[in-house]
Formats: sequence, C-alpha cells, structure tokens
Amino acid sequence: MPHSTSPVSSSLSSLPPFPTTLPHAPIARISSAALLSASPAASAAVLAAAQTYGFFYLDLRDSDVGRTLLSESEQLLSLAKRSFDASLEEKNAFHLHKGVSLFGYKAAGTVKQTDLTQRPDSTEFWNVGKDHMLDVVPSRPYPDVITREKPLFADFMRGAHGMGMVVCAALEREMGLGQGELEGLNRFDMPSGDHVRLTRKKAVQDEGAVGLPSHTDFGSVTVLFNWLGGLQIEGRTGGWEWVVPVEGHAVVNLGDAMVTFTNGRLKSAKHRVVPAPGEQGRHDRYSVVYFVRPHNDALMKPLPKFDDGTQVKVAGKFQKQVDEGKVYSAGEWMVRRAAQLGN
Ligand SMILES: O=C(O)CCC(=O)C(=O)O
Ligand SMILES: [Fe+2]
Repeated sequence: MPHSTSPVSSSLSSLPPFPTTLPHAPIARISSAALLSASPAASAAVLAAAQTYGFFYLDLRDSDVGRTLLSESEQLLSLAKRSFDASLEEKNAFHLHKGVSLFGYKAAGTVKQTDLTQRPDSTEFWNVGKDHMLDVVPSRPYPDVITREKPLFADFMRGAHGMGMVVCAALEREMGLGQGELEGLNRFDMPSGDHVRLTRKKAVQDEGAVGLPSHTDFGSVTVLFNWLGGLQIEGRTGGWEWVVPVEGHAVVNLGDAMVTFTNGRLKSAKHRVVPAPGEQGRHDRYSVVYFVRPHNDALMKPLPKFDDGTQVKVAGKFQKQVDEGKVYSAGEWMVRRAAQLGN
C-alpha cells in the first residue's frame, strides 16, 4: 500500500457535533508514532493515564499502522450497519451462549444490570472471535455478511492487537518490567478471548435509556472506535464525564487483567454508555471495539515483581476463590465473567 500522510476520511464529520456545554473527560492524547518509536515522553504519558483515568486517546493519524486501523474501522462501521440491518430472528440464530462463550450476537436488553435504575440495556453486539477469523481454532457460525469479510477482520485484529502490545511495551518500560513480560501474556497466535465487538444502539427514543450499564472491561487492553457521544467514565471525583469521539483517534483503556497482573498499580476504569446527547441522539450509534485479552493459558495472578503474597480485588464475585488460593487461567476467568453478560 502506498505511503500516505493525508488524513483518512472519517464519517465523524457527517454527524452533528457533540454539544460543547457538556463536561469532557480530560484524558490525554498520545501519539501512536511516538509510542511506536518508544518515546520516553509518550511512554510516561501512557503510564500516567493508566494510573489515573485508565483511559486515553491514541492519535492514529501519524503512523502507517494507525492510518490503516482508522481506515479499517470505517470499513467495519459500514459492515456493522449492514449486519445489524438483518431481522432480529436472523440475528438471534447466531446468539451467544451465556456462560459458555462470548462470541456471536447479543440482542439488546440482555446485559446484566448494574445501574441503580435496573433498566434494560439497549445495545446490540456482534462479538467476532480473533481465533475464528485467524483460524486459531475452528470457527463458530457467523452470518455471511461477517464471514465474507474475514480478511478485513483478520487484518484489523492484527493491527489493533499490535497497538495493544505497543501500549504493553510502554508500560513494561515505565514499570521496570522485563521486555515482553506483559506482551507474553497476550499472545495473538494462541487461543484467547480476543475479539472484535460491533455495537449498535438505535437512535434515542428514551433519553433515560441505558446504552450499556457501568462496567469494567475484563481483558488487558481495549481499542475503541466510536463516532457519537454516549461513552462516559467515572471522573476522579466520582461523577460521570463524557469521552467525546475525536477525529483520527481511538479511545484506549485498560481492563481488569492489567489490574491483576500489576496487583493494583494500574486502573481499569468503570465506564458506561448513555444515549448520545442533543442532536446526536437522532442517529443510530455504532462502535467498533477490539478487546485484547490474555491468552487462555495465561495465569490470572500478579507478575513476580508485584507478587507480595496477596492479590488485589477485581470483580468481587470471584474474589473468594482467589483469596482461598485459586489461580484462574485466563480461559476459566473469561467464561466466568462472560456469564455476567446475560443471554
Ligand atoms: O460503545 C462504546 O463507546 C463503548 C463500548 C464498551 O464499553 C464495551 O463494549 O465494553
Ligand atoms: Fe467497555
């Protein structure tokens, strides 16, 4: 592909702007080019973000890998539009199986409620496994609209996972870890829970609706593309702050596995999706997400440097067994966490 420095055209510019009056989360913007060249300042910015908000914007306009990801995220956005257009009956034929596997279709209204209002979520997903698109394991069924685009998924997955590894490498440098210590827990070529999630939340009919209830991601690194507001993170004083989509940037956040590996030194921030505000709410809201997860055989325990005989609490429900000395493999952990997703 010829080298290009021109910005990737984005569908963001065709949507109404995010209202200027709402509070933006003041999260850092970090250059992908700087991170790819192991810049100390960019690496330090990643660590600072990982210790405070647990979220940052990754500028993808300034590197080849970044620009490819931007262009593929746009292609996956149009695929998402086509794939959700099928009837509910057609989509439900591929529904995920609660407590067994995360992959497949998830209808709106089936995510476990965590918000005080206990209202059903209003977001649909297609969770498409990395192992299925890269032939690491035999694939489960997906609709044709997805299987036809296997090369696009595979390429996007490789690039997004690679960006996750660039983030891990920065954290290794900044935390005095061995080179590859975090990366080695998230192998792309081994069976894992890594996947692309396409989401759709239909244009707002009810402003009190829950897009996605508050949660933490349970893997290592999440690389997220969205085009309309709605994502919020818990600010440092406890209130919700808006993570506003920024042209040419992905939103990156850490999940619970990184909290476990570093025994609480890094943060997996609580976040949620609410209806897009103002004029934006008149449009269907989509997101394209890549979840880097530890490979299935990785052990969910602190790295030697951070192992002091105790293990910090994440996702309370399973803590009792951990306190009693149980070490989960990532594979077991994912199945248990997936059970919380509802069916
Ligand atoms: O759609 C978004 O902006 C966020 C989605 C999200 O948090 C998730 O799928 O875990
Ligand atoms: Fe999330």
